[in-house]
Amino acid sequence: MKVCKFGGTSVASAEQIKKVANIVTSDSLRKIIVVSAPGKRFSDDTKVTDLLIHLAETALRGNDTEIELQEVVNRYRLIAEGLGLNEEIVQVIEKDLRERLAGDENDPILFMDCLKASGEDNNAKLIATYFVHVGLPARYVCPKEAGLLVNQRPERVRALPEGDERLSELRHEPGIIVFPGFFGYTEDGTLRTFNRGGSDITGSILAAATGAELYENFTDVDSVFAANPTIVENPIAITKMTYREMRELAYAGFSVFHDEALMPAFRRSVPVCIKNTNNPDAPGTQIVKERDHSDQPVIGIAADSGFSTLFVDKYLMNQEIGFGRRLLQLFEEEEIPFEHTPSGIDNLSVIIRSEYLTDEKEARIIRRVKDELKADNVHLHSNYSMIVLVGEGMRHTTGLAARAATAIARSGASIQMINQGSSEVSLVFGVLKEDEIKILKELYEEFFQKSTIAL
Ligand SMILES: Nc1ncnc2c1ncn2[C@@H]1O[C@H](COP(=O)(O)OP(=O)(O)O)[C@@H](O)[C@H]1O
Ligand SMILES: N[C@@H](CC(=O)OP(=O)(O)O)C(=O)O
Repeated sequence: MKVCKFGGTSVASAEQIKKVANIVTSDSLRKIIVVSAPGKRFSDDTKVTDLLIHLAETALRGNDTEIELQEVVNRYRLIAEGLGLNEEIVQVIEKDLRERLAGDENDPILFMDCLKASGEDNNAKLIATYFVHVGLPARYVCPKEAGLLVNQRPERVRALPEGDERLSELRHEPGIIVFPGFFGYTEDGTLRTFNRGGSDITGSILAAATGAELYENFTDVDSVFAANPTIVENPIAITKMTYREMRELAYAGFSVFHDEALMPAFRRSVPVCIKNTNNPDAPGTQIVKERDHSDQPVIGIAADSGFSTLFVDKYLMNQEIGFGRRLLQLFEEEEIPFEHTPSGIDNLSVIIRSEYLTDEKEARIIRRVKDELKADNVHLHSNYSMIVLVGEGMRHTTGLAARAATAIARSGASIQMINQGSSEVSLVFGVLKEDEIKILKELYEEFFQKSTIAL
């Protein structure tokens, strides 16, 4: 039995959903079908999830929502018409959206979650209706009915293993199950969504809980490439990689697969395959436990922007017991997670994602580090990017960091931070945002275009 997830681009239009039905029909093992909300049909199109966020924000501001509501309904209407379905399903969707809009606004986060989740929920209902229309024995299954359990607020949303036993029963259900991605329910029945891109996580949870033989993740590219194809021209395809490699690359900027989606599949040893809905016969990328990395120590290079660094300098910091804990506690109190903490004898930097900072928090952190930790020097810099080289064989290959540093020097940029050692499979360079693309291109050339002679 296989679990298949179809991403936003795969279910963005009637034409795409017809391809999905063909893919499902062509392999009787494809039993659990996880779907996203309709995504982009062309590059400057708007995803339904973004339309829903706008709709929820309009409602929360107390403004009239009719125009925003109709924009969402019309996206589904267009799809339903293209699939030859009657107006009934569109009416079901419109009624559902109106009910959600009439819901409790007291907790704006939960109100927003409820509207965001409707993107996948209504698309799953629509796709199940279409499958039945073309003769497939399919039914929509609600994550609440199936038992996809998530934790309570205020913590970050994650699936609870307590839900696995009930979810495993999906395996024995007759026919095809169409399951909405992106959200689950707490024990007391409250809906919560995963982070953006989180339908990948739903697919992985179901694949793990049901003991699927394969988790197929269908998207709009033939495979995962060694670098982002929108930045590097014609990057090479990765045919096989390990869970750890994909996790590191996804975290560092390979948006093709969600970094939190690796763990459930990894824990139950379910192999993952990334495939193209527009070219399903292409072999795709396999994600497995181990690969032979003897001739290819670096498998991919990812880059992501939006980082800030707090630099703290204090004479004899290395001898001050508890300094690091107290510094990180400040971040905990401000509810800011940290990404890296490179250090020297008398200094420590804390690298965080800038999205967690506000002007107010920034000023408060700097003041508290000066006043409470008696630091000699404190400053915060924004506009950093992290470029990450990933590969299982990197640890055991000499001269790799030197090659990377030389390539970065060749690009004319300077390195702000290096982090190697903590992770066995990655080497992280902190650079200025303005240098990100040229460095990525230079590193790609060094590790993938100079052929493998130098490896
Ligand atoms: N290294 C990479 N390999 C493949 N695709 C990548 C990579 N880095 C970024 N991407 C982007 O990820 C996109 C697919 O992810 P996404 O848009 O989330 O798809 P979906 O709609 O299927 O969820 C690709 O179109 C590609 O532009
Ligand atoms: N629709 C949600 C969840 C998701 O996984 O979407 P996609 O498959 O289009 O990345 C989002 O846009 O975040």
